Amino acid sequence: MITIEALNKSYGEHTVLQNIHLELKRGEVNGIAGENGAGKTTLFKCLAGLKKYTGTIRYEGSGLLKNVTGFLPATPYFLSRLTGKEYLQLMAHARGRYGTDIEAGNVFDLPLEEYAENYSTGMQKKLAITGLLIQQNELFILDEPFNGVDIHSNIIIREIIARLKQANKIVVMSSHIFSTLNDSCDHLHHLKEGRIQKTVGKGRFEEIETAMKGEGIGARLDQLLAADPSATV
Ligand SMILES: Nc1ncnc2c1ncn2[C@@H]1O[C@H](COP(=O)(O)OP(=O)(O)OP(=O)(O)O)[C@@H](O)[C@H]1O
Repeated sequence: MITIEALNKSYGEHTVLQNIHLELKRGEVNGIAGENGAGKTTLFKCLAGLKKYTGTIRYEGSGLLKNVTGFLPATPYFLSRLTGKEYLQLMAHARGRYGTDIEAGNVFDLPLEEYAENYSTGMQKKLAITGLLIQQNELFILDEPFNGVDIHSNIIIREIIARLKQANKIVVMSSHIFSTLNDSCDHLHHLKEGRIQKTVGKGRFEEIETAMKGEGIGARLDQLLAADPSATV
């Protein structure tokens, strides 16, 4: 289990995360829902050890959390002139897994001899996910895993998340698409202005969806789109 207690994060004067408490258990998928700028990515970066923060992140497992953490950024980045195969080898070697069968791990059938920087957006996401699987991490942080992937890959990623859960891994993910959160998550946390506003279990996710819809721009949009008969083009 991972326990996050009283986590705070600021960029200068700007407080981005305030007093975050979360329990991430093995075999469970936790979803974080929130508007643009709510702090989801910042929370993930703190959890992945990529950002400094105040508060505590405790991991009840062997070794350091950072050595068993796989972080899928919303937009994966690849060094230039690195083939897909070399990237996966690099990821495996980073965990000391030198004998990894890269071809066998190529679950998305990616063109591994091509440069990763030339892959399409969806292919880059698939390559990054493959890298995390090859590493055999314990914690999977998936920031917008479905963004930019086609329908077939969407199904595969959903299956991967389900399999990670079965394999007793700890999974935390974000998505702006409620149906994917519904399919994949056991718990959903509503992050708003850097605070967890509400946490609900499976079957009650629509409570958060409704709350987020209520924050929409409906009235202002109505005003903006209201026809002005005196206006001329
Ligand atoms: N490196 C940084 N320096 C300063 N401010 C930052 C930095 N990174 C993020 N922020 C600010 O922190 C806040 C939260 O950003 P974050 O990227 O965590 O939001 P998010 O919920 O992931 O948004 P989105 O859904 O758009 O990806 C925003 O106001 C953003 O401008």
